[in-house]
Amino acid sequence: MFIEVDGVEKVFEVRRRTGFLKRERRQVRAVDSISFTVARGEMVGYIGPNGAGKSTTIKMLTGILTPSGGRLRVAGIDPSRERRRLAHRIGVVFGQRTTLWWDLPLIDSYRLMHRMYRIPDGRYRENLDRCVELLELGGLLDVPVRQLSLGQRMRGDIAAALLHDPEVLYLDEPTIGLDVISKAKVREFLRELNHDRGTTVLLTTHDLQDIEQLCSRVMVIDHGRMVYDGPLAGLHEAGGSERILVVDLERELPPIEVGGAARVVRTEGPRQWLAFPAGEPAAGLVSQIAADYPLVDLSVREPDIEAVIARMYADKASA
Ligand SMILES: Nc1ncnc2c1ncn2[C@@H]1O[C@H](COP(=O)(O)OP(=O)(O)OP(=O)(O)O)[C@@H](O)[C@H]1O
Repeated sequence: MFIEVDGVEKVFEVRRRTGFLKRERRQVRAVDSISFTVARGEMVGYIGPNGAGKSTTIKMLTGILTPSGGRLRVAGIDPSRERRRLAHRIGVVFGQRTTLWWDLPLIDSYRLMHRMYRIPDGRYRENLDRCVELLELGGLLDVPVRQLSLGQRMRGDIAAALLHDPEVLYLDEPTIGLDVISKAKVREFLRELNHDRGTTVLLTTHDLQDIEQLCSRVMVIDHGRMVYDGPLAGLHEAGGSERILVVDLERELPPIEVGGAARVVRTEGPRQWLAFPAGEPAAGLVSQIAADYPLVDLSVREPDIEAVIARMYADKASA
């Protein structure tokens, strides 16, 4: 297996002031004995509520943090012991932070990385050309990073993470704050990267659409523990979660009746909200409504991750 995580833990010691001169030591178990493996070429989503332990896991996988217990290997390498050797084989993108030099034109950051990673000239050229083309960076190479829009900067960061041909790419919220078109571009690029180059991808996100469009498998972490590992549809089923189809009709009408599990949960003038099982595709429902009602517009709202996980627990508790 390409990534092997076996009973890995991370405990942080936190000191808290409890009074004048008095301090209390407390342990935070950020990651609590998690185990999983990822095969070469897999694209796996890694999700969970805020503070669940996702970033801590990624930091251990890159060698930035040393586990408090358990065993961890990436491409046969122990990340915290051989961080530098591993750095040549992995790429990391943190959506909320850039690895690019803020005041320099984009191309200068790439040149610096070329030297830092000692990337052979031919390979650097080839990878750069490919990223510039697919991520549409052509007109941006001479622009200082601070002048780029968030979506442009993100594409610039993804290219930077790929110049040295990493076998695995860790992405932490790569679509956060992006508009619909930028999100689509980033997703399309990642899909191609995984398909064409067989790059293994571990994707952390709060956007379930990222997972739906990219990952056949999703792992859910909560309070440092792995609570689900399987297909996204299975997660929806386990939580009985629903998506919402928002339908705009030509005029105000009585609640839409479509049979099956879909039902109207709210109406407001010509707009109606229909809940349907999140594990099912929306296509059948959409075509049925389009055939029977004067449809003007529609959109689908995904359940948020917190809600899906909360339902999972509710189901377990009542089972
Ligand atoms: N350096 C640290 N020192 C002490 N506690 C920490 C440290 N880093 C993380 N934690 C704690 O560990 C827990 C897990 O944090 P982590 O950042 O891994 O969560 P996350 O799932 O990435 O959350 P988010 O989605 O908000 O980024 C949290 O309770 C956090 O406060």
